[in-house]
Amino acid sequence: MVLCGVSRQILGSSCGAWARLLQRQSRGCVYSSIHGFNQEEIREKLQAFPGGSIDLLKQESGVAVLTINNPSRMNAFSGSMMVDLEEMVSQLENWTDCKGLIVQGAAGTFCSGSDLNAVRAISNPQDGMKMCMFMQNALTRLLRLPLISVALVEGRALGGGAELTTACDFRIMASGSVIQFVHKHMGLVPGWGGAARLVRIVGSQNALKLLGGALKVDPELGLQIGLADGVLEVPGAEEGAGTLLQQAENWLSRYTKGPTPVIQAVKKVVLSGRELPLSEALRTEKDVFGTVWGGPANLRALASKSKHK
Ligand SMILES: CCCC(=O)SCCNC(=O)CCNC(=O)[C@H](O)C(C)(C)COP(=O)(O)OP(=O)(O)OC[C@H]1O[C@@H](n2cnc3c(N)ncnc32)[C@H](O)[C@@H]1OP(=O)(O)O
Repeated sequence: MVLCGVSRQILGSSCGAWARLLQRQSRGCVYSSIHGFNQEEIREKLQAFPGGSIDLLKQESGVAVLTINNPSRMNAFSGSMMVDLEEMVSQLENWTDCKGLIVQGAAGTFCSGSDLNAVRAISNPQDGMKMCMFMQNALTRLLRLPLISVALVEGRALGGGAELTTACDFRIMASGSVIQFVHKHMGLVPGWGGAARLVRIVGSQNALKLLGGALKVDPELGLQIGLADGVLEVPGAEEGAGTLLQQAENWLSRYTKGPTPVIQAVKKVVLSGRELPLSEALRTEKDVFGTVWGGPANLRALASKSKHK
């Protein structure tokens, strides 16, 4: 049986509730062998469409940067990049000190979706389903990482690129950027889990408008409907405002500042609240609470008699 990355992590996890949450959901993946999903077979097929890379930088601060890197194709996802993505998610699952993640595109644009050359080559329904299951698994695991993630959208996030933004906890849009679910224009609907996640982010009415109209979401509309959580000004070459990535790190730091176990616990209780029925979410919250109650950060705060004015 193929075990995905999260299952390896939860075997060593000290948090029973968290482990049960992921086990209940097929070990953090949506599809496993019981759904006819054969990870190795699909990886091999995807590797036949090479190009670009997904690069992961783990920083001492506990915040990692994941870069979608295929600039000559506006950062479109080749098959090998899909495999890379799954590997980088495994690395993050095994990084115990992680608190935050920024997902960005290389060279001033986010991602133009799946590589249309690969799409043409695997346009038969069987291969399409396999690619879809592979990407749903990888992006579901990305969203369930016990860290706080943000998609830094500069330039365009189209098709699968728009779907990728919804696999992060937050989205911040640079001035002039666009998120567009162009699937309808391609005779498609989202298949990487983007529709299901979009409904949870902006509600079904807005999701219907964005998908049905293939609407271009600029930062203003993004903020209005709750797809964007912040807007950053692209700094001019002569300005000292810092790079967009530095600005994104500053933006994220208000959520990732603090002890790692506490930040991870915050994500776990929010995720269980989002994904589980209420009574199970409450039991999970109790168990996660037990991991921080009387812990070093809690004892330090009590000893310092902190006030919250
Ligand atoms: C379930 C997943 C569903 C999906 O993701 S389906 C894919 C959805 N995405 C698309 O249809 C994007 C198609 N591309 C475009 O609309 C435009 O290229 C785009 C991104 C607006 C950029 O326009 P421009 O700035 O005018 O630049 P351009 O068109 O000259 O592009 C530069 C080079 O990048 C290539 N490119 C862009 N998006 C690509 C893609 N998705 N797959 C493969 N190659 C892609 C484009 O062909 C061009 O290459 P070249 O310079 O002609 O060799």
